Amino acid sequence: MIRIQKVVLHHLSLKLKTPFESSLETVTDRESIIVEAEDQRGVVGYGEVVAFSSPWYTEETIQTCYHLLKDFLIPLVFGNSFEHPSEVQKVFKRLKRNQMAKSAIEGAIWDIYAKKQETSLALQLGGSRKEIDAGVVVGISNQKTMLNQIETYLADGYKRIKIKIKPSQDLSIVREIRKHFPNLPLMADANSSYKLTDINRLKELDQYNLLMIEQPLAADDIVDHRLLQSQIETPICLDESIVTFEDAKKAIELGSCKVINIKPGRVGGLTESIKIHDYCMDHAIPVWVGGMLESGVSRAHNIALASLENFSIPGDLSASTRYWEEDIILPEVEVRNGKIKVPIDMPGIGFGLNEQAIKKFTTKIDQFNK
Ligand SMILES: O=C(O)CCC(=O)c1ccccc1C(=O)O
Ligand SMILES: [Mg+2]
Repeated sequence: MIRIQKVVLHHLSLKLKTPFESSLETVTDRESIIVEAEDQRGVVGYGEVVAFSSPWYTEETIQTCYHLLKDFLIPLVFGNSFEHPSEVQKVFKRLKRNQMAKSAIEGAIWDIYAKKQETSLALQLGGSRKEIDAGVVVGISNQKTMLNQIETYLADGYKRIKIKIKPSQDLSIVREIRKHFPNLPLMADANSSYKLTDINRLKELDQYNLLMIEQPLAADDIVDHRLLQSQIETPICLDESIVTFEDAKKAIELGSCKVINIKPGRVGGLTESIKIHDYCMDHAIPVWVGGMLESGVSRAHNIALASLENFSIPGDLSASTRYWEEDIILPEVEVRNGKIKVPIDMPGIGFGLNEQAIKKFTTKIDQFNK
């Protein structure tokens, strides 16, 4: 039984090595909240709030997550006990949405649970892979920079490259990349920057053999995506549109996508992620783990999740050094021959916290006791 007695929120401000540009926003400073939860036996687990400082990707922000954690979720966790982490989302259910806030504390409880079972989080989630394929994302910038980055990442061994696109920079960059790397496993993420009226542009992308196009249309749409999917060969992958298991079910039933990107933060936690994973597997929809420019804590959860069977496409899972001069976990995430080792012989998330690094990046600490 898990009875949470104490929660510490570590507010961090991390600096990305270089600004990351998508069709919606350029991220330079990455705020984050690390949730440290402790149970009645003193077992400690970690989770991470992956919301951004402003609501450009989904409606949540670091501040809305802080509010939810402080005023609703932490009190609910203190008021309940858990045989298994899958019960956490039931306790949270009467609070609408706020998936990233919920996911952060649920993730910490999953970590505690796995540690108490003296097994890895990957194993507890039902994962079977010992290593996973690494993928990396190239943000929007000029063509030369993007091409250089791709070359560097391929030399580093990455198996799959995702680029960010927008209507004013799509065909030209894809054409250029294909000229240099005709067989590269390549995909493009539009972060909902197109409209159905852009359908001819999107149809033109069809000729470049992309693995998929991610979230071309509106963040809250699954109907227009259905029409678009019926008109293009390239598989559509939904990201922003899938915030719950029900969303995934509806999108698949409608035929709005052929692939889904699962981010625990976006869907309210690991329990919901597994549910979506399992449903997609039954319906022959491959899934991959998406990234949030996160620190190593959320990355550790993502690696564990990616060890499940139907995560058959390399995710946005790159090395710590992709975004950080210094990550906040030990050891840092490493990519060797395009693979990341799943720490299956370690209890819980399988990475320790780098206390010194955390201290350096901390802007505020809150402690809550039951
Ligand atoms: O490398 C990463 O962490 C993922 C980069 C990425 O594509 C992304 C980063 C921030 C917010 C949304 C997205 C996305 O997948 O749409
Ligand atoms: Mg995306």
